[in-house]
Amino acid sequence: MNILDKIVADKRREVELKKSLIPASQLMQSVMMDRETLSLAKQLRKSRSGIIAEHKRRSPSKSIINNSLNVEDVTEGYEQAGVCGMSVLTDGKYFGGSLDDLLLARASTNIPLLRKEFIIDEYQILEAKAYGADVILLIAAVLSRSEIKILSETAKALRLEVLLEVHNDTELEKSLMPSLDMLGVNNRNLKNFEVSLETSKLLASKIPDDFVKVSESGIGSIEAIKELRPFGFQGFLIGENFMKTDNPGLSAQKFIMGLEK
Ligand SMILES: O=C(O)c1ccccc1NCC(=O)[C@H](O)[C@H](O)COP(=O)(O)O
Repeated sequence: MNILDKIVADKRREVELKKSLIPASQLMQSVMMDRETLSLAKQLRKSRSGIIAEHKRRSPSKSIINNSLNVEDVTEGYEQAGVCGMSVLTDGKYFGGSLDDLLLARASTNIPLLRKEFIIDEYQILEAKAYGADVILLIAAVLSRSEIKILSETAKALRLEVLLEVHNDTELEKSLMPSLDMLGVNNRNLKNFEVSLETSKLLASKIPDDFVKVSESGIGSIEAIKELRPFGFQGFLIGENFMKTDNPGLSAQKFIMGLEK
């Protein structure tokens, strides 16, 4: 079993256990259900930098990245840096994240927040809304077309935006539908962790212009963004490059200043 299959198998069990304790009807009662959501897609369209900065403590590919910071400080730092939005990993077992991280990030900022999670069930979308997300991620590698349709339409009904992530032609071709807002190309192969920016460049022209294009993973320099922009990318999701430093907000700020020069 590859790591992605293992993550998803664990996730299915986790979601069923959670459902047995906190029913969906209870999540629906959260005060956050009525919260006006913020649009990441709009921010990316009008931004000069397009940076989506991630809160990421560890990962299956890199083990520990940074375990010594609190999410509130990271969030405030990213906001001050002028990022377009923030991605918060909520998986516990493989990334050391939690829904509490999302909630604390929400309490600390008014920038759009993406719940970065392996979403396989509508229940997780209710959680995303209840804990303050504006955007959810759907990963084409682990979902069928009909699952993408149901999950993205559920998100839209809750006024959440949807970032659909693909890694190859087949995933892209099966996934295109109007209930998506942003199309992300993951430069990392989630089955073997190989990273190449060429993946974004190869898929870019196949993504219709109606979707905001986001390049994800393995972006470690301003030059990389300058290389990707001519292919139509308006969003750049960066995790490790900021989180591996003592002050991710300051790193993001320097990065953005470099881009705006
Ligand atoms: O990052 C991983 O090792 C990973 C492994 C398996 C599934 C997902 C994984 N990452 C999730 C992400 O999408 C990245 O955290 C995100 O794109 C930022 O990537 P990076 O800038 O390379 O930290």
